[in-house]
Amino acid sequence: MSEAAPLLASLAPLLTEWLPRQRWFAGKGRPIDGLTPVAATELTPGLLHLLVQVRARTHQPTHTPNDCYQLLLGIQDVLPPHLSPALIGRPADGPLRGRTVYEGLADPRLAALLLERLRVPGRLGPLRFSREPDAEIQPDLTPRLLGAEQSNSSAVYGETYILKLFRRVGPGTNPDLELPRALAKTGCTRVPAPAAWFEAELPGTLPMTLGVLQPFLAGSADGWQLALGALSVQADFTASARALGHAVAEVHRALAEALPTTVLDRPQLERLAAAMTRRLEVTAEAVPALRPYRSALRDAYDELAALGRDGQTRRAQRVHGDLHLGQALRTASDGRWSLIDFEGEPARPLSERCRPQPVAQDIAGMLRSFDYAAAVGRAAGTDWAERSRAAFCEGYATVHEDPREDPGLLRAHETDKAVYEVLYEARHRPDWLSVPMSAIHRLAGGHRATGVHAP
Ligand SMILES: Nc1ncnc2c1ncn2[C@@H]1O[C@H](COP(=O)(O)OP(=O)(O)O)[C@@H](O)[C@H]1O
Ligand SMILES: O=P(O)(O)O[C@H]1O[C@H](CO)[C@@H](O[C@H]2O[C@H](CO)[C@@H](O)[C@H](O)[C@H]2O)[C@H](O)[C@H]1O
Repeated sequence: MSEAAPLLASLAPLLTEWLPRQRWFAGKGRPIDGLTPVAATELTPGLLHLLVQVRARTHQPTHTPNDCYQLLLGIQDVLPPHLSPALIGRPADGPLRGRTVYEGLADPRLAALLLERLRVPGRLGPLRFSREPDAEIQPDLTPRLLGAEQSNSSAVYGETYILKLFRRVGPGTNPDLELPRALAKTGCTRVPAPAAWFEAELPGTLPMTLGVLQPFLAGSADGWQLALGALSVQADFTASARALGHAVAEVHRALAEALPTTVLDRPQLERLAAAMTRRLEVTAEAVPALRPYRSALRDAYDELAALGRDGQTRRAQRVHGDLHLGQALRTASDGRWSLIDFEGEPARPLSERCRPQPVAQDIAGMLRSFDYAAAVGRAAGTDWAERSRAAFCEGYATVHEDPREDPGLLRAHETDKAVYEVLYEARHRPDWLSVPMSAIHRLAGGHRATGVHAP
């Protein structure tokens, strides 16, 4: 790291100021205490790939204080005006003194060079570039950076491919590479299959997934946009929700085929309930509005633990892990639903995200999403969400077991998801905190999770 140290020292003041303003930076609201270089690689002259460990000052509950981030920095003497929104700054000293440093992915020329690098398998310093042998990646596709509010950053190439660059990275294969690859091998076509990816191979740790290139579903719209569109004209969404439930169940079936499954018995159900309870406690510490509901919400987790004590077991398998309407894309041409973004909840440690879970975790995520859409689309108080949720479960039940037949499990997962959302909104979109809080209110009142009644 000796050569990276002076480079990072010269960039540190700029990055310390710039990082907390990025949507994908997990440690918002906390001053950065220091940056440590992990690796620096010149991808091409004027494009620097950096892995940096960020030390943040306070102890936020759901992520480690020493997160490692991936940065792609463009370096030029003078930044052309069209790139000025991407400016990070001009180092005052060190090897980059007087040069202009900017967000590299925003520069189509540099983004194009990155695609070129991905087309050819091989190594560059600690970086390894890989490709599915039968994937044909055309050259010279015009890139554009997605402007979406994202946990990571993505560039679309000629409406043909999308490259997702993971921002907060760590040792081990990211499930957003692992699961889509495993699904592709089963022949499941509900998830775009990775065509190429790159990793960092650093001494003494597992390879870190840094980016994945996959087919871009051109002309698709995500479920969140579609649901809000339907709500804006007071249209029913049950046909779409039913088809989505069917698609999710197909993906679950393929995941269970492709990757190990397990059975949760008493200790494991108790451990799952304990983990949910911990998350509730930690979130209540961080978000005072949650505190009055603590004991009522714990009932749902106690009920989950009681299943194990009654001698019951539940199946667990790899799941999506952060399923919501925004992770489902429907193509206009054939109305087919696909699922994306298998990374799991960004705040959870990788080991936890890769652990088999009851499929109820994903189902609860999607059910919560209908509730969100109804709240944001001003349909709270109507039966829009309830009907959509019921239709989703019906569609799911055409392939897999009906999730409504296990109301205790579903309620625990929906409660856990709503608690996660409380922390997510408090941290990222405080104006939206009331959305999960109204679900918390409902769930704490003892209503069943789906709003559709168990048989
Ligand atoms: N294969 C794809 N085809 C079309 N659009 C996609 C595809 N993958 C992702 N997107 C778009 O990019 C956005 C961000 O992708 P996602 O994987 O959810 O990233 P993040 O983890 O940063 O949220 C999605 O909301 C979707 O609009
Ligand atoms: O960025 P990711 O897609 O990984 O997911 C995070 O951000 C989501 C918001 O963009 C957040 O989802 C929550 O808000 C959605 C509406 O914007 C709603 O449909 C979801 O049901 C709700 O959970 C997600 O939780 C978070 O991990």
